[in-house]
Amino acid sequence: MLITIEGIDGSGKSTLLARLRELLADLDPLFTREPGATWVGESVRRAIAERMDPITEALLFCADHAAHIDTLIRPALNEGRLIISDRYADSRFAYQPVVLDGVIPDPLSWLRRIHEGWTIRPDRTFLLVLPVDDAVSRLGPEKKREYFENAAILSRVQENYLGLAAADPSRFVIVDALLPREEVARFIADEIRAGALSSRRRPRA
Ligand SMILES: Nc1ncnc2c1ncn2[C@@H]1O[C@H](COP(=O)(O)OP(=O)(O)OP(=O)(O)O)[C@@H](O)[C@H]1O
Ligand SMILES: Cc1cn([C@H]2C[C@H](O)[C@@H](COP(=O)(O)O)O2)c(=O)[nH]c1=O
Repeated sequence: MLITIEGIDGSGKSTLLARLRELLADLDPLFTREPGATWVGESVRRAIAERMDPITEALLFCADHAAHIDTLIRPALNEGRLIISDRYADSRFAYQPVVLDGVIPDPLSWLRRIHEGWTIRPDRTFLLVLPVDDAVSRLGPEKKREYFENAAILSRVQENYLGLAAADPSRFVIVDALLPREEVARFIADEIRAGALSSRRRPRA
């Protein structure tokens, strides 16, 4: 079963993932992330830091996703494991249309076409949602942030996320990221556990 965790920067994903490691340890999940699970992810970080052109950056994110699927996601699914990924394809569909706005026509359709035929759809996606100002104040001083991490960009990214969730309500679960850390983690852990138990009883479609 493939679970993904999504949300704007500062929504609490890393904090949540650290607690899920403890709460779900008995299920032996594979915890993974994008970017960063493969060496391609290092190139992505470099592209972000150097502010490379947005098309190069988008294609590197896609390459990282392909390598992630090939080296970790597909093998783990074939072994029947529970996988929990900190960011996945929806990050591309939420962030890159903002970055590519004005660079190419209809960036979301372009990104969807690039993913077609090889990406693996998550079974469930938890989207952490909070007011952008709260996320930005959680992120700390501006000079230490990546360029995505400002209120104007993150507002548009969050709007895109909410659009993705509205279009696919059977997959997305919207979670109030302003709730206390422990409440967020326990709610999501319980949902994942329930899903993992029921998926053991039926074969993957
Ligand atoms: N539910 C919460 N309530 C209050 N503060 C929180 C909550 N969850 C996380 N935080 C705090 O917010 C800050 C950002 O959290 P975290 O690093 O987990 O976010 P993130 O989504 O992983 O961000 P990024 O995508 O930039 O890595 C941290 O200081 C963390 O302690
Ligand atoms: C996967 C992915 C990520 N991004 C952005 C989102 C964040 O600002 C950074 C990743 O950093 P994190 O704090 O470690 O989550 O990259 C993106 O724009 N597109 C993507 O596909």
